[in-house]
Amino acid sequence: MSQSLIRNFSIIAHIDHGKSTLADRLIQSCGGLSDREMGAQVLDSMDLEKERGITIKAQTAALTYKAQDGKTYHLNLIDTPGHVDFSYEVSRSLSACEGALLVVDASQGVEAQTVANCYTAIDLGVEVIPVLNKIDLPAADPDRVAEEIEDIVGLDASDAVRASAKTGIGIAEILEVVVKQVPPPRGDESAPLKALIIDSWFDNYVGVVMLVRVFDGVLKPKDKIRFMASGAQHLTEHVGVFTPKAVDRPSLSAGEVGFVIAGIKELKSAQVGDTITLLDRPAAKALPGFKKVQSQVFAGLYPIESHDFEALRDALTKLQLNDAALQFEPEVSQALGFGFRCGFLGLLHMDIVQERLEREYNMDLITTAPTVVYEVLMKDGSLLKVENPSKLPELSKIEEIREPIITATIFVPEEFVGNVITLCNQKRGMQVNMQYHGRQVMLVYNLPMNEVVMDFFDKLKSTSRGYASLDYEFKEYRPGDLVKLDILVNNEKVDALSLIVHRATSVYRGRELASKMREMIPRQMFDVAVQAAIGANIIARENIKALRKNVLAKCYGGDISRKKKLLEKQKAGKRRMKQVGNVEIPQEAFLAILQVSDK
Ligand SMILES: Nc1nc2c(ncn2[C@@H]2O[C@H](COP(=O)(O)OP(=O)(O)OP(=O)(O)O)[C@@H](O)[C@H]2O)c(=O)[nH]1
Repeated sequence: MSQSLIRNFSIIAHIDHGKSTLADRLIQSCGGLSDREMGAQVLDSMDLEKERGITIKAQTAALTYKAQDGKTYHLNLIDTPGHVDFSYEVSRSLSACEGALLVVDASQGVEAQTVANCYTAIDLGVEVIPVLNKIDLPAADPDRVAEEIEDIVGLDASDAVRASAKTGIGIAEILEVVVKQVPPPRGDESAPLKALIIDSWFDNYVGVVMLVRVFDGVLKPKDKIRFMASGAQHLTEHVGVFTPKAVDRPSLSAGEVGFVIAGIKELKSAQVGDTITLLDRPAAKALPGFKKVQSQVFAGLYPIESHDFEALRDALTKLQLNDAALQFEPEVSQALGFGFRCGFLGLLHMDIVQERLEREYNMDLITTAPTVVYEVLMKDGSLLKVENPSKLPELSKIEEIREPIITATIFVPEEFVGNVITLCNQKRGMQVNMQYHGRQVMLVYNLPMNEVVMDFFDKLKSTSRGYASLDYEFKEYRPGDLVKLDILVNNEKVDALSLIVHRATSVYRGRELASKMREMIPRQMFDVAVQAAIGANIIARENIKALRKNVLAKCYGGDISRKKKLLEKQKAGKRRMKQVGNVEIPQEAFLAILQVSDK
């Protein structure tokens, strides 16, 4: 296929600005799917995404478009996620593209991920084309938003296409703009093969599926291939494209984006970012690949039934292939037994992994409270990374504890600026910058990350009636006055409930936490004491009174089905409990800290 007729592009946007709707429209108008197949939103294919309405895995569609110049073009659309947790996937998708449509909601304007994603694209040398979406809305103000784009992002938006992905206005124009403004790929078809793995996942029928961008050379079925980083060798079985249905092709050549299936069973050998080359005519140098993503948030995942440990390991291994950002390592908790310490990009990522384990792999899990990674300088000069509060060494041996600080960029309409500043101050934030851009205000704060992972995003949304948007990046480790808060249940420390908190809020949080736990732990056959402690000091104590009545007593003499139902309900409830010592603790109690509000 002639490269002059290929256009590889992504759509980038702030969450909810209409990226998926636009992608569907483009696919539909290029005839990729019949109306019946369109479904609600085709690119967000995972069930979970449908429910949450966010795009998680980048996917792609190869489209055929007859342009006004009479030529037929091959457009490869690569979908990208829009949430702050998944920004690394945006850069992955973008490295397979020459152009990107920057979709901005004309009723909302520029927001945090608009800016972050746009800069990522510019850094990667991708041509960015602004599109003003949702112009059908009465509140749309495309002129103002075009100015905002110029003012904040520095991109000329005066000629930006004004579109509505919902009604279809501007879709034809967008396709023309893609053909005219996105540069065609410039690979060398006769050079040795270089194909970048931009995504890979495990399919139960065919094994590992890799999404690749071919930069040089040609890849065909029956080719012997080699992965340049891992060294693994395989025989190509199928190559093809997603339309978005998978369709086999005789070859994939320089400039094209498509899938490769090579009968790969072992999950590790098809790493995202690796370069595929041919065994008998290898490329001299691999493509640059991707920066390794660092997990920012850690939590323990424990099977409720201890014999599910191996099944959980298996499920995590499979998920990891699909999700390079997920990390895990076995760990043992006195309270919870054998489980895994898992690293995530953020809270949303953690939620999604947990839900996928439960739904797709039928795991019943207990999750501990999320924590960030602390750096601990010991008195003997050594430096430790602590990603599990219960592993914090004895205070007497510690010189200082350093916590991760992030730089957060927040966009918010003027009327909510005061609320947002108050929130940032509550979270120990330091203002770095504040700028007015029309109605939008950009606030830049340095904030301790542990304050942000807990509930900052939800608070930010509620304090701004949903209008504020956030993007953040890691800045540095900084010494902080931090202490370990332990929870004791019937005088026994429950390691899985330990937390690292700032000294100033430790007493308050300890009390709140103990009182939340009292509400959450069901009454048992005996009294249960819940205590919060810092070192040897007990700072709070709550009592859970023993249960007196039999639950069944109430429906004695009543009909049997009701009794059965009650027992069923109890049984179902039990599945989410973990026996710690002689006390049954429900899942919610392990996450109670997320519900402790600020003073
Ligand atoms: N009125 C109007 N609504 C639109 C338009 N485009 C998208 N929407 C709606 O805006 C909401 C968000 O659209 P999505 O396409 O899911 O947004 P997205 O950017 O893909 O969001 P994520 O996948 O979550 O990142 C949906 O309810 C769409 O129906 C438009 O042009 N006009």
